[in-house]
Amino acid sequence: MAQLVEGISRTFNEFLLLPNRTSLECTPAAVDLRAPLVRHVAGEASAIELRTPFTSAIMQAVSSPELAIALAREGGLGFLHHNRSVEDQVADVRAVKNFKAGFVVSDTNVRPTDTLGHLWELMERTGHTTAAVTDDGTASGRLLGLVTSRDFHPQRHDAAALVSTRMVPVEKVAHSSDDIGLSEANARLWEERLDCLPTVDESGRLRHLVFRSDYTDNKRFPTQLVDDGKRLRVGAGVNTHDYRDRIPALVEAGVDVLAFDSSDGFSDWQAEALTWAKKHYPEVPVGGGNVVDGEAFTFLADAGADFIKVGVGGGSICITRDQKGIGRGQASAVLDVAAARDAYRDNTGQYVPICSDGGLLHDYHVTLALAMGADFVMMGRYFARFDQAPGAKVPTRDGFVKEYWGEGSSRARNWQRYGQGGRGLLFEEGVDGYVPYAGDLHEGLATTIAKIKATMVSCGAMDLATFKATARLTLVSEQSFQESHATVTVRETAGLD
Ligand SMILES: NC(=O)C1=CN([C@@H]2O[C@H](COP(=O)(O)OP(=O)(O)OC[C@H]3O[C@@H](n4cnc5c(N)ncnc54)[C@H](O)[C@@H]3O)[C@@H](O)[C@H]2O)C=CC1
Ligand SMILES: O=c1[nH]c(=O)c2[nH+]cn([C@@H]3O[C@H](COP(=O)(O)O)[C@@H](O)[C@H]3O)c2[nH]1
Ligand SMILES: [K+]
Repeated sequence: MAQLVEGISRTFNEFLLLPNRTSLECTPAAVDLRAPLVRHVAGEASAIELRTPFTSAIMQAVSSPELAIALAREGGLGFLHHNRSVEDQVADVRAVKNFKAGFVVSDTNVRPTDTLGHLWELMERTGHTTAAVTDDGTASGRLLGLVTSRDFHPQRHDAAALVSTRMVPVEKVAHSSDDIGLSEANARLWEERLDCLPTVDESGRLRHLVFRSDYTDNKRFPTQLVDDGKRLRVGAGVNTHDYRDRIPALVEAGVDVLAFDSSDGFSDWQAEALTWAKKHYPEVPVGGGNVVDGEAFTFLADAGADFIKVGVGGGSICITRDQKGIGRGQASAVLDVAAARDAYRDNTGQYVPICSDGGLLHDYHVTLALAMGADFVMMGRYFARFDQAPGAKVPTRDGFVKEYWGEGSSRARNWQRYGQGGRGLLFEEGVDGYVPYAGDLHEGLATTIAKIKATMVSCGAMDLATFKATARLTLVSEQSFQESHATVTVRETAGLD
């Protein structure tokens, strides 16, 4: 007979935190949001520690290299999606690993034989007034010179004249080898009164441009998540179909962490794939999931998973529960899996971090997930709203929205799911829609972090391990849930101004 699991399937909206005693030292500035990312000996540090407990969803509408760079600069980690060719995913891993703060890959490039008219058009398109002149007109061609808006003007110079007539040749352009550090490059920019310092490799091919205007950039990001070579860290999603081809290429490109991405990780496919990955690449951490209960957690931990994602059907674009009738309220899932993680730690001495994935609709949901035992969170909708996410920004009557669609929607054309038994996709498990545009990731995340820290202060915790260990949660009734919201007519909607 079917077994009835004890307890009700509950979600974050049903809980609140009780304040604990706050000591005088416990202030937002003293709160540390460091979180373990991968399996480690209990009581020791994780080989990779997030500086802030956020990861971006393994989704086309979320995790572009631009978003992964912005998130790693905030101390979190982006997971580049895998619903495309190995080559395309590898190129995105390289784009993040090659990112050097203050070192820009030139987007305005011409050949000496191009016309000034073409150069002017290009500058108008990119909005940049410094162009690199290279032998092949690309950002990695041999550097032959620089040409800026100071060197020509469309009303003074013939549009048909060649770039070579106005460019400053490389012999007269101050430049450097690419192993120069940012502070050294900045020193040269100021001492030699330069606006731009190009860097080149041993054979004279262009690598980067360093601009004086980016001088303060690095100081804005004190909690960047970097590897031993000071390169930003990046994760990549993989699947249980083509991992034998995909993983070697991603590792070769320098990926820091992998995660098997599936709506249902409690499968022999995933155990087999984890075993293969740990056998061939023991040094590369690999996560598994998704699961919603302790039994599935232990199954994947035993198979070698270095972290485990929790969440089936709770995502904002999810319709898995409607379509397949599987899933579990995200709060119940996190609480159950966190208990299994702690039991696993007590039995084996190994700490396997867990990630709450999907369904975090408010900033306080993130805080609740962390209090309930998640080591870190993964978010799709949240990040899809920012400038750095790949979805198009669309104007509406009430402001801007950004496109956001599920990996199980028709739009995602997820080839993993085309084995449902017929031709094409027989049913969808995700929707295609819009989320309110939220501007720049750095500013949005700063607000979320401020709220999490304020709650931790109220709960008397200065780090996440203490927060988990001491948090007191209460269930809210429907009536008390209503009490949580403002019960006056708020000024903007009163119609008095
Ligand atoms: N977290 C969630 O609640 C949900 C997430 N999604 C997302 O949708 C995307 C697709 O997820 P899934 O459909 O679960 O993909 P999946 O690849 O894990 O599973 C698709 C189907 O392929 C089978 N399968 C797996 N490996 C196989 C192999 N090597 N050979 C033959 N068959 C194999 C599975 O049993 C399943 O029937 C992912 O990005 C996932 O994150 C979709 C629905 C819900
Ligand atoms: O049922 C689903 N159908 C889909 O098409 C789909 N695409 C992504 N995901 C999962 O949702 C997570 C992101 O959720 P949020 O937008 O709520 O942060 C992601 O991290 C995934 O776990 C899906 N779930
Ligand atoms: K299963």
